[in-house]
Amino acid sequence: MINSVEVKNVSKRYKLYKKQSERILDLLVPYKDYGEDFFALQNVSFEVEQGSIVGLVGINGSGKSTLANIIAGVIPTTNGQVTSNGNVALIAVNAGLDGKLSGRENIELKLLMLGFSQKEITAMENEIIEFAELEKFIDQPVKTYSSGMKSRLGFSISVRVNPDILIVDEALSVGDKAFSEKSLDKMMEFKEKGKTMFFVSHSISQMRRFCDQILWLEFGVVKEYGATKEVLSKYESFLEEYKALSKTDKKKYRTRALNRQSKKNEEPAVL
Ligand SMILES: Nc1ncnc2c1ncn2[C@@H]1O[C@H](COP(=O)(O)OP(=O)(O)OP(=O)(O)O)[C@@H](O)[C@H]1O
Repeated sequence: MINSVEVKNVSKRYKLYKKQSERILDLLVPYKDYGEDFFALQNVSFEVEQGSIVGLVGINGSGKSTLANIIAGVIPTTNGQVTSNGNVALIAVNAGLDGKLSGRENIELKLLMLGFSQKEITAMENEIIEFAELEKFIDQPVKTYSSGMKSRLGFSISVRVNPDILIVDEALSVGDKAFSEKSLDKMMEFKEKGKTMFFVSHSISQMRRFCDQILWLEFGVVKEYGATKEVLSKYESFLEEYKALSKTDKKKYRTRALNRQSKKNEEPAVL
């Protein structure tokens, strides 16, 4: 079986600054490191076979969206590499949409950027608008859309473009039930066509219904990767235990994990 995506030792570091002066010093003083290094992902490695559907799970802040954005090539890695066999489309609220432009202009721009001809764009446009159920709002600026409307537009453009690898990041959870059913049907169609998909959602039932494998991230590291049934049952047990913790114990748990993700640098000199 061919691998569709290979993620090798991927880490993503963000810089956290307490004050604006730290940020400026970090830019101006090349030989000194200011601020705090925060690793949203640490040494993440896994492989996905063509046609697999991988669900990304993990509690808030565990790095699911960061990983989705890295696989889609929207943000760079700090270390490690991602190899994708085919073109990748990311569907997330706001992903790749320009708020100043109307829904229609966004469709046209995106298709133009992907190299479609004007004739092809005209043919695809109506189908996209119909699937997105945006009707009379299609000529309004996207910044006036609700998050559900934006995700419907993003989803409709991406599925019509027919990518080899599709990443859906929570986009379905903000839409209404009817649209999310329609989108799941569309994703099933993609699954039958043998496309590779990543699915980021807090809905365990959608994951169970849809995914072949689950990648469980825990504060930036891979906790488990394997068949949906096994990993989800472990994840559900973890969630139950986690939810049962007192507020103080939850905070302790998160603080311990966040400390593992951070590397504090020297305090900036007082100017
Ligand atoms: N641009 C950024 N600068 C600094 N930290 C960031 C940045 N983007 C994300 N992070 C941090 O990286 C960690 C992972 O964030 P991410 O959004 O990937 O998590 P998630 O699992 O998708 O969370 P959620 O389930 O809440 O959407 C979080 O602690 C977040 O605060």
